[in-house]
Amino acid sequence: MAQQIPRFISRRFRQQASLFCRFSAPVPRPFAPPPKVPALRRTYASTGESGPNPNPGQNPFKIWPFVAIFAAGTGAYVLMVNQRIDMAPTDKKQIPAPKKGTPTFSPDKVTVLFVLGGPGAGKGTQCANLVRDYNFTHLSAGDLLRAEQDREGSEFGDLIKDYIKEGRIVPMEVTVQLLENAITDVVRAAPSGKGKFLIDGFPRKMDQAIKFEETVCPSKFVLFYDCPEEEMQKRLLNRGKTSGRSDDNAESIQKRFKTFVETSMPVVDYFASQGRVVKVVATKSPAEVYKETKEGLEKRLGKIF
Ligand SMILES: Nc1ncnc2c1ncn2[C@@H]1O[C@H](COP(=O)(O)OP(=O)(O)OP(=O)(O)O)[C@@H](O)[C@H]1O
Ligand SMILES: O=c1ccn([C@@H]2O[C@H](COP(=O)(O)O)[C@@H](O)[C@H]2O)c(=O)[nH]1
Repeated sequence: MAQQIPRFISRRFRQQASLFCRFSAPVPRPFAPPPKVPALRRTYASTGESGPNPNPGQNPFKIWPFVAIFAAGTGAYVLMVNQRIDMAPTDKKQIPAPKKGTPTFSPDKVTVLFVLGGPGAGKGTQCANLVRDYNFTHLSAGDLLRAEQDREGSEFGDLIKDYIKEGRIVPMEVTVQLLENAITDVVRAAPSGKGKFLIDGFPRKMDQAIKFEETVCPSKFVLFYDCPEEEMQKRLLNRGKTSGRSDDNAESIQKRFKTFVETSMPVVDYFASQGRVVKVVATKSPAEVYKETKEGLEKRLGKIF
């Protein structure tokens, strides 16, 4: 008899353990069964008594299903609280909270090239050529911000307007979210679920670069158009005659140059230090700049497009 008791307990224990596993697979290790103790010293939860089980037909381990339910409930509650923290606004302006975790898009499915250069260096002009020849989707951060500024009911309209006129960088949460939304729309509409994007005029500040690569998609590299201020100023003043842009005037242009040198060039330097910049001299004619752009891209990527 003394030898039969352990065998009985052991069989019941195995039945309970399999039930426990079925209903509580995600419960972490701390809820694993306790180490084996001699049967006669066990505490029986069903009666609240100590000592030998007065009712051998009853299950000595029936507390485990309750532990499992408690653990599952606690886990669900913690998940719910974390989700609400992610949804909470970061400040009074209700800028969406930056997301955490892995990027939304894998570089296997989404190819991102950042296109940088000073204001008026010719980024938009060259992106149009690349869209025509290589089927990229062109996303200009400046265009997305201007569209958001003009969108009826936008809570960021006035803020964006001020920042653009002053040549300052709009808080990254806004721009990163606009870009992610635009990428999502394109990828969702593509039967392949894939996309190739030229992200023009972004990232212009280190925090944007890091946040975008961490939460949206890592970029392949940066296409950088190098142009002296004198030439860019001439082009922008000329464009200002017809563009209707609030920042294509001498005063805003100076502010944009300052922001570019102080805030955006460090981003180019950061990517260059990682060997992730293709530099193109942007002073020649648009056709010549495009020729150099293609050579730079194909050298870097091979004839993949
Ligand atoms: N290589 C070039 N030579 C002369 N003019 C150019 C050249 N490339 C572009 N332009 C002209 O310069 C102006 C600015 O070009 P573009 O809009 O492409 O620059 P950008 O870098 O996108 O400017 P921004 O950052 O302000 O949006 C436009 O009027 C365009 O036609
Ligand atoms: O990531 C970005 C990109 C742009 N801005 C603001 O928009 C204007 C105009 O940008 P363009 O690329 O010249 O169209 C720029 O001067 C910034 O004020 C931004 O804040 N963040």
